Amino acid sequence: MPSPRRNVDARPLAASASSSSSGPGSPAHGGGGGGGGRFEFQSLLSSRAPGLDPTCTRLRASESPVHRRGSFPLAGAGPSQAPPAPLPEEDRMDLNPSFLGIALRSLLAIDLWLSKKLGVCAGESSSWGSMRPLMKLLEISGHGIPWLLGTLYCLSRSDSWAGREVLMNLLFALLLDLLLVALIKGLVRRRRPAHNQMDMFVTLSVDKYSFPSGHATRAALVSRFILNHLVLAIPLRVLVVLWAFILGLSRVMLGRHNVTDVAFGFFLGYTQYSIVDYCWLSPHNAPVLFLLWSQQ
Ligand SMILES: CC(C)=CCC/C(C)=C/CC/C(C)=C/COP(=O)(O)O
Repeated sequence: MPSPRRNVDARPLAASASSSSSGPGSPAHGGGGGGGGRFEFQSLLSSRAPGLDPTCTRLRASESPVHRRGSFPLAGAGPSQAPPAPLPEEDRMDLNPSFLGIALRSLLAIDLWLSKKLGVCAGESSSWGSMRPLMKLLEISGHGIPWLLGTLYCLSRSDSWAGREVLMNLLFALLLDLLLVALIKGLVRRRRPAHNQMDMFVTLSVDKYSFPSGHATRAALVSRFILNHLVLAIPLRVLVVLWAFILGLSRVMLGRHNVTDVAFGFFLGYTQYSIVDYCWLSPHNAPVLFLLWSQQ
């Protein structure tokens, strides 16, 4: 509890400041006038300490006769000068960033540098600008709309229960992916790289953000899904993996994403498949869904 004398009546304190230069409000402690910056810092700190009123601290300095005379014995405060108050814990943490903080900042700097270097198709005038139409074709191959419409179309044409089951789960996977990516983009709100041209085919409002890459999540999810549920010859399996990898790379080359957006996107898509596999929908655990579909 602050004492009334400390907070209300400044004069006795001013008087004591003139007789001793070691009080927290005295110019010797932080200086007024020219040393005002340090004094303000000190008063900000004391405002965090319970029981100390920053208004009172300022009052004491301006009331001090030493202050009025314009004499600021900063260095020559003498042996009686009290050592500066220790910083509060949270300030000490700000001044000494953790190892993790430094590592993250370094990773971010490398990410930005590498992404800018790899963004060779970011514009028509970029060094690989002529490849841009091909990259945009790849972009459409991993877009949500063709995948959703394609799955719905195949579902409507499917005449086997096994086929329907797989397609129903692919639809569930695609919707889950859209939801999770939108959620994370909305939470993280990382801006797309500055060199990106926002000329993408149909986007949602969260697609102004770049973390994680929705194309990378879809590429990883869909390719893992296909490899696990379609019987394909080895060359085709290789092609599926290559498509996912090149699609991810093309996001950085087009300037749409930073490398970490795509790397996390791959990780998320891969994990999403595990979720879908775990919650696999079948006529046994979701009979209503399958019955409803078969009646259409
Ligand atoms: C059912 C529903 C909400 C469909 C929306 C489909 C749609 C417009 C998806 C957006 C796909 C897109 C442009 C993602 C952005 O990918 P990035 O790799 O640039 O993050």
